[in-house]
Amino acid sequence: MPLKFAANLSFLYQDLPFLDRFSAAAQDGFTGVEYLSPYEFPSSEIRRRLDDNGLTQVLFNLSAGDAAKGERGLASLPGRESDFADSLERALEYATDLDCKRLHVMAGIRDKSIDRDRQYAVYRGNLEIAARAAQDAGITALIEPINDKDMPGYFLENCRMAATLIAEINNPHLQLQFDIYHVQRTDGDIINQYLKFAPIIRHIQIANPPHRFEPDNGEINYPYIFEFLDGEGYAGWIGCEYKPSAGTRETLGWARAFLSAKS
Ligand SMILES: O=C(O)C(=O)[C@H](O)CO
Ligand SMILES: [Mg+2]
Repeated sequence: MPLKFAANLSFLYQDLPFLDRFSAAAQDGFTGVEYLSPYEFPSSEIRRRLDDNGLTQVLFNLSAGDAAKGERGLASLPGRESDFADSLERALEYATDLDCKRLHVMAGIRDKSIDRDRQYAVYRGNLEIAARAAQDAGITALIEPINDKDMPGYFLENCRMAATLIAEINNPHLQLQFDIYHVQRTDGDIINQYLKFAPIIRHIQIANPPHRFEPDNGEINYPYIFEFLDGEGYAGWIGCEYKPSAGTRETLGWARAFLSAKS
């Protein structure tokens, strides 16, 4: 099965207004899109852009909280359980309207004023709720470890910790989002990490360190990784969550073998 790539519209096509990024992605041959947040727009408006351009809505995030105050997700924050529940409910409404099958649940930052075990218990409790709600909606909630150089103190530190939580919660509607950029910056050893966690990986994202640029601009040998994922029969989506080093279209040389551009 050919690898499927989704354009991350929070990272790509940033020279365009958000709602115009859908047609740009379709024009370049993407058949799926993902982004961090749909909530600034009515779901009907986004739905129209998806339909007009024949795009699948692959993934988006629950609200990360107040980014200006440094919040990077609510799921592990003690005392914020009702905010988390509200963000989950809102995300599920958008997921239904957009026919989106995956939601990324962001953990939040370690709160050093409390015991780590207590924060872990809050996180686990909220993930149990998210998994059950995802199950009822027929979708999958995902958790993604984020490297602590880009996001210092992010509570979900690595794939080992994610796998432990997923095993403890033991609901198939909670799985792993494997962002190769973060894996490289956290543990490296990408291929072995993939093999170890493949049974729980339901979404992949890509970017190339050190600058988080496009796949053919950095330290990771992505042609090798793509061939490997293809050989492994990876059938999920691969989200292009990179910062283009130039205009988005100019940085899609690596994708010519995978995307059928319309012009
Ligand atoms: O930063 C990432 O890699 C993500 O996937 C999050 O959704 C946003 O921080
Ligand atoms: Mg990511």
